[in-house]
Amino acid sequence: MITMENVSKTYSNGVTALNDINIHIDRGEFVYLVGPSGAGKSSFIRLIYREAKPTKGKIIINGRELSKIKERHIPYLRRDIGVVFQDFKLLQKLTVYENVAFALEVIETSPKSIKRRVSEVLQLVGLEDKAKMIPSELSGGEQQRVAIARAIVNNPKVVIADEPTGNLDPDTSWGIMEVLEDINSKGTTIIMATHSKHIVNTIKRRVIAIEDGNIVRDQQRGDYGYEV
Ligand SMILES: Nc1ncnc2c1ncn2[C@@H]1O[C@H](COP(=O)(O)OP(=O)(O)OP(=O)(O)O)[C@@H](O)[C@H]1O
Repeated sequence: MITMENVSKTYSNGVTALNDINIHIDRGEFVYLVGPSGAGKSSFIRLIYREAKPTKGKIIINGRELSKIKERHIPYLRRDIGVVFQDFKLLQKLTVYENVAFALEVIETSPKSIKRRVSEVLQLVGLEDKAKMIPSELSGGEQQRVAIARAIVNNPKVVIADEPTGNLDPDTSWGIMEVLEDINSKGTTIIMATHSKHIVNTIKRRVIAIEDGNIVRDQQRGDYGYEV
């Protein structure tokens, strides 16, 4: 489902964030990306949803090579990929319901199916009773659950999460992990960059460790592997 072949990324300032990466991630996998700060995890994620382009190599997602997708078709690619960020990135003036519905409105879904689908995902993340609130009225964990609802509302095949629990306390982080595991159990591939040793060592999944732009470990049911 996601393949990188000899992928390198050097930014315009000359920093090489990724160096000759070769990796394959199958449909339905749950993968942690771990590694020190500045190792290249966010760059890896940005390449997958084409926020950044590789300097060298091929990235193939669902059988399509990203460099061959025309600029105007990028929104179609992004419909297959839900993204969750550490700082939520919600629209502050819109309600919970509107933040989630927005992702469907831009792809011209009918009002009736928007209503049904938004209620469904808000229920999945446990926020059906907060639909009318705005982000500033919610806790950090609740805001992150809205961001997850927004990321999955289109039924994407992949959810990529860049430190989704980075701003949350441990209890709230477990709630977010339950939601991600639930989505994964329904078949969605999850790729999650994290610095949480506790999460990686407790919910054992495939671990890809990146250091200095290189994959230094790729292990099923792996450990976090770093002291924190
Ligand atoms: N837009 C950019 N322009 C130039 N250099 C960048 C850019 N984004 C990242 N870098 C550099 O690329 C390297 C990898 O950064 P990246 O954000 O991918 O690391 P990371 O593993 O996600 O780190 P963290 O855990 O701190 O989020 C770093 O040296 C960083 O300074």
